[in-house]
Amino acid sequence: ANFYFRIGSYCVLCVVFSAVACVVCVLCHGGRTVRNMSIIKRFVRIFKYFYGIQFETYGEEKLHDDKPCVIISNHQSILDMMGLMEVLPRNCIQIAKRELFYMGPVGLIMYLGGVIFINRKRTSAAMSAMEEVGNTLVQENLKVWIYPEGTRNESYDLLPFKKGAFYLAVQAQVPVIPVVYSSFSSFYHPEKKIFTSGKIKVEVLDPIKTEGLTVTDIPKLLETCHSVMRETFFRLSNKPNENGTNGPTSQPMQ
Ligand SMILES: CCCCCC/C=C/CCCCCCCCCC(=O)SCCNC(=O)CCNC(=O)[C@H](O)C(C)(C)COP(=O)(O)OP(=O)(O)OC[C@H]1O[C@@H](n2cnc3c(N)ncnc32)[C@H](O)[C@@H]1OP(=O)(O)O
Ligand SMILES: CCCCCCCC/C=C\CCCCCCCC(=O)OC[C@@H](O)COP(=O)(O)O
Repeated sequence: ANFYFRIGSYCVLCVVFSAVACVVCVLCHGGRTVRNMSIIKRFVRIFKYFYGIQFETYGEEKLHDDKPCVIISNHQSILDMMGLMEVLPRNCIQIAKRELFYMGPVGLIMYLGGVIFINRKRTSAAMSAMEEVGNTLVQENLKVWIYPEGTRNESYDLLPFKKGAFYLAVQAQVPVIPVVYSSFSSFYHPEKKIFTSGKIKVEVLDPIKTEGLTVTDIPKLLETCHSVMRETFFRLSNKPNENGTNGPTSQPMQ
């Protein structure tokens, strides 16, 4: 019962906070702009206190370079929104599945924040939407946050990556910055109806340059990102990987 109450309250908070945030965003900025993300961020960062979720971030300063880039991160559940807002840099929009747009105030606030909605079932439409982002990324000095797994994944591993984030980065010739969240499975497990309090480690990895890369380099770029993120995921989640090592590399943020 506690699981359903906590998940239910999370959704209710999303709806209520979205509705309030929509009013604040329209009053402050008048309409759809990435600047609304800083307002949304303030609202969403309150959620962690309701659920006793703590974040331990490493390397967050790597996201503060005021330059365009593609940020990719692993995606475990709707709780990821808290982790996203914990480290979201300025001028950063997200790519989201179109279904979220139809979720009442949640969809509206995402629209107001500049979120790009894609239809995962229509690859060509999704690709052209992302291509459009690639065309404006540099002149609008935008960052874009993409979940390359393309869906929530509660397995104790990373799914294979979709290619769209890498096409976008190579097209815009901007760096890819991987962000890895440790596994939620110690405190959040839908099958076992577990949703208690817990700590999430977040590590921002070094930017991976794409200058000079072309479409033919995308499989290798994808593989490089996938393996470094997978190794980090195992390390942050204390899951012994192939050579059994674990433990964070950089110092926690002060
Ligand atoms: C105030 C309180 C509010 C509280 C609530 C509201 C809060 C709001 C705040 C904001 C919160 C936002 C949170 C957002 C979270 C949303 C999470 C999601 O919705 S995740 C799901 C959506 N995201 C994605 O799917 C992104 C990853 N997917 C991709 O990038 C895919 O590549 C694609 C969707 C572009 C295409 O899909 P698909 O065909 O399945 O994938 P591929 O295998 O990658 O590609 C197939 C072939 O097409 C080629 N390809 C891919 N992209 C391109 C391209 N751009 N140009 C040319 N060709 C491309 C690719 O090479 C493949 O070809 P192949 O021959 O097989 O190699
Ligand atoms: C007054 C009208 C109310 C309308 C109903 C709104 C009810 C839904 C409320 C909140 C839902 C939580 C959405 C929070 C946004 C989190 C974004 C997210 O992380 O979702 C991604 C996830 O989905 C991916 O879906 P798939 O696993 O790919 O599939």
